[in-house]
Amino acid sequence: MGATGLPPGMDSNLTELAKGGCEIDWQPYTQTRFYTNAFIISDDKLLLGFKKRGFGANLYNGFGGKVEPGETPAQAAARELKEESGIDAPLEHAGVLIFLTEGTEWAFHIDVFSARSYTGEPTETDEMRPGWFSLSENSINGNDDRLGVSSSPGLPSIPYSKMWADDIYWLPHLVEGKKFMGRADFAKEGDKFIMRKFWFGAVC
Ligand SMILES: Nc1nc2c([nH]c(=O)n2[C@H]2C[C@H](O)[C@@H](COP(=O)(O)OP(=O)(O)OP(=O)(O)O)O2)c(=O)[nH]1
Repeated sequence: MGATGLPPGMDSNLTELAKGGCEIDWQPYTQTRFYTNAFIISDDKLLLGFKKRGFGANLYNGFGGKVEPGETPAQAAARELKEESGIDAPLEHAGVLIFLTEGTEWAFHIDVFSARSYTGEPTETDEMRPGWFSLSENSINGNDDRLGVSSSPGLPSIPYSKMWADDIYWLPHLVEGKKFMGRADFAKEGDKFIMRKFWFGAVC
């Protein structure tokens, strides 16, 4: 990979995983706001929440929100996971997503976390409806050597068409236990967000 197309501020040691929208410039921004997002993996299942209201409504996502003053991102991630899904988990840092929307002067800096175990029972809240998705058909290389080994054959596969458009580029990497960093710039058309430019890299 050359450094061409690398978003400003990204570590040049990253190994490119995916990029798009190369003909478009990165949106400038002057401020950063800190958010979290947490994904729970249990055996060959991934826990996602269907966002019932607010920003990203009607999309499936991990559990997260704003980092409050005085909190570390890890503390915020644990709090948001508990508030939105009812569970606790030994979260580990998995990656960083810089996310911009057209017309907004600031960037979301999202610290993404994952855990391979949890305690409690995922429970629907005002904001999120949790549900399990099968990872068995979702191998990062498109290998189907994991097909047929699902302990949860009745579960749907990851609903990428109902998730933020960038997730398909980094979530398989997270599932494999690898770290990532990247950026996605979105435009707004009506009430829809359209991804215009993105770059994701693996942290070596
Ligand atoms: N998977 C994924 N998540 C994203 C993207 N962009 C983006 O903001 N998010 C996440 C980060 C946060 O977890 C969530 C936005 O936070 P939120 O809307 O739930 O937070 P909020 O302002 O309601 O704050 P809070 O009340 O929950 O603290 O969406 C994206 O492109 N992919």
